[in-house]
Amino acid sequence: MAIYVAGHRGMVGSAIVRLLQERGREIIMRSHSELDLTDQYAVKSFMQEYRPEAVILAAAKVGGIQANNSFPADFIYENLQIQCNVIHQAFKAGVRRLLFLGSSCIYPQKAAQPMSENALLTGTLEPTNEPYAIAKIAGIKLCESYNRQFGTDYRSVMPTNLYGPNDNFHPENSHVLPALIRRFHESVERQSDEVVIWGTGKPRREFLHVDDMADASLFVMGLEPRTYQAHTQQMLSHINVGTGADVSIAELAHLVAKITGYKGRIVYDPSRPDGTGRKLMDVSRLTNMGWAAKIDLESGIRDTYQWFLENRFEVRSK
Ligand SMILES: NC(=O)C1=CN([C@@H]2O[C@H](COP(=O)(O)OP(=O)(O)OC[C@H]3O[C@@H](n4cnc5c(N)ncnc54)[C@H](OP(=O)(O)O)[C@@H]3O)[C@@H](O)[C@H]2O)C=CC1
Ligand SMILES: C[C@H]1O[C@H](OP(=O)(O)OP(=O)(O)OC[C@H]2O[C@@H](n3cnc4c(=O)[nH]c(N)nc43)[C@H](O)[C@@H]2O)[C@@H](O)[C@@H](O)C1=O
Repeated sequence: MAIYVAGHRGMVGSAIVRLLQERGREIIMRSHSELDLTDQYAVKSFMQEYRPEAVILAAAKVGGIQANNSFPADFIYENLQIQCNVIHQAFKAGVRRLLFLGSSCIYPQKAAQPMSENALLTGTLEPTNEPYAIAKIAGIKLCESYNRQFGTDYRSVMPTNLYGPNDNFHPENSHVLPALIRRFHESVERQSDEVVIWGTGKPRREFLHVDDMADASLFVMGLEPRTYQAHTQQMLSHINVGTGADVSIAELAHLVAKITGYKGRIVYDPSRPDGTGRKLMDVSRLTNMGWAAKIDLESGIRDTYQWFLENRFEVRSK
């Protein structure tokens, strides 16, 4: 069974590829420069030529709060385009199984915590990432609609905030964890005695290591030994993936300071946006199916920091 992993050079795609390779699966991969997924005709001819058995859609325009806020048109346009092309052309090529990666930002800004799958479309979205969230909601609905109309098995996972090897370490456009790892590390190197954290430090986030995310993806898709096979109509929608625990950004900053050996002051810049106050996933649906995260936050950050040190001069930063 040949599986096409879209976005195999990204943080999540590369983790999924590592796991599939360990399991001896045949994988089809195309880099962004080889296949631009916003190009409908290129995606069509690729799908028609290779007709994969299954597709994992881990390619997307991705970034942190600042990137989302600065480039809203790119985030909505590119993500809608990639999703429409990959999902529709996969269907046209006879692909029966597909996994779409959404995000916890699909839930309303003021959703009850922890956020269950049923909170979708019950309120207004967080403004800093609304365009990206709308694209992700459209992706879920595309999968659901093809399932309803054509009987496909297109599933969607909603990951919480992710981190790990192959993350983007850009100082402005990345997510908080790679940004802090880099900022604290460089402060230690420069012997600086002050690190600035965006916002108030009060927002709370849930962080999942990308190796756990890859494992959950194959579990939900039914591509791993503890295979999930119960194909009810309800499960052919979206499912949350997370750890079920969160920390404040201030607590996270102190943890990264400890791991990188930084001993100076930590200050906050409230002129930068906080974004959503809290985003904690209700992961009971996935837990009841038999999956749970294995990597705790401190070990996960230590592992990522080690990877950063070993790959410092080649890390992605855009
Ligand atoms: N990181 C996180 O915290 C979270 C991520 N997710 C979701 O998980 C998925 C994977 O994210 P992540 O691995 O972090 O993101 P990355 O940015 O690390 O990887 C995305 C990949 O998609 C590729 N890509 C982007 N645009 C195109 C295009 N037009 N054609 C072909 N390839 C393209 C990128 O290639 P290139 O770099 O060459 O452009 C890159 O390899 C996404 O759907 C994201 O929304 C969900 C929740 C949290
Ligand atoms: C995954 C998720 O990612 C984004 O949403 P977000 O959860 O707000 O992600 P973030 O990692 O950028 O920020 C988390 C918190 O951390 C604070 N923060 C402090 N200092 C830095 C800092 O240096 N960089 C960043 N990026 N944030 C910082 C920041 O102010 C915020 O309060 C969306 O793109 C959304 O679409 C999405 O899906």
